[in-house]
Amino acid sequence: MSYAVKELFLTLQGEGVHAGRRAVFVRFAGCNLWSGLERDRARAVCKFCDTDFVGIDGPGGGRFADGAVLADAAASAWGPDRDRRFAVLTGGEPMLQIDDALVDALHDRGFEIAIETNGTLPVHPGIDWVCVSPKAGSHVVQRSGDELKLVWPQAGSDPDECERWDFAHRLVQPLDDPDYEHNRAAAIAFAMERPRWRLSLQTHKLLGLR
Ligand SMILES: C[S@@+](CC[C@H](N)C(=O)[O-])C[C@H]1O[C@@H](n2cnc3c(N)ncnc32)[C@H](O)[C@@H]1O
Ligand SMILES: Nc1nc2[nH]cc(C(=O)O)c2c(=O)[nH]1
Ligand code: SF4
Ligand SMILES: [Mg+2]
Repeated sequence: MSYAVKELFLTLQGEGVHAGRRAVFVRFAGCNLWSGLERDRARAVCKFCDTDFVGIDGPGGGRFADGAVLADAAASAWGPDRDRRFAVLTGGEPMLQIDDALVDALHDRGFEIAIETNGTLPVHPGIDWVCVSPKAGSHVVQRSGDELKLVWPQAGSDPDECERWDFAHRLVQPLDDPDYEHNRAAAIAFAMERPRWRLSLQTHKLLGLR
């Protein structure tokens, strides 16, 4: 299979348990919860997305013919040292495109593979670190993994239900929108009230990283 990739870049993971870790980000084009077009945002299932995942025209993006070609691009972005190679597959919704060929090719090149997913599709079993970020109004089928990252506040989402799912870590991340200061206070209050959860900040935005 070929892959449509919006952008591919080396940075620090900004969010969640691995925040601060060197990582190659592969941002797949397309999502099943929003077209990515502003004219569709208000009627999308997921209305708050902060990301452009439309097309294959971003830095490092393109159409990659097979898993080996895409994994080679990730290895090239990382550099020759194979120690602690870490790839974060995101999007858009990466599980629309991830398959055995890509997972195997990344592992062959020494990558530990993480995913950022909305959880509406089962995650490929070869992925090493599973981060699910549930969206109100969607049906989450991937109810286990390494981290659950709830964007907050989010009307219609149920933190009590999320707590029954099988995740090693639960994080609450302030919704980045024009009410950010209010949302940040709400996320702090959430973490203060629920000791099973901790705060995740989008540190790449604070630091001016991609
Ligand atoms: C752009 S999404 C791509 C991966 C996948 N589609 C998902 O939603 O998890 C990457 C991460 O950014 C989070 N995110 C998207 N928009 C956000 C916003 N406005 N504020 C805070 N986090 C946001 C998502 O919840 C997810 O954890
Ligand atoms: N640095 C950085 N960290 C991130 N963590 C999750 C991201 C995403 O958009 O999936 C992201 C991103 O876009 N940049
Ligand atoms: S599910 Fe993820 S990529 Fe899709 S619109 Fe929502 S935040 Fe953006
Ligand atoms: Mg992002």
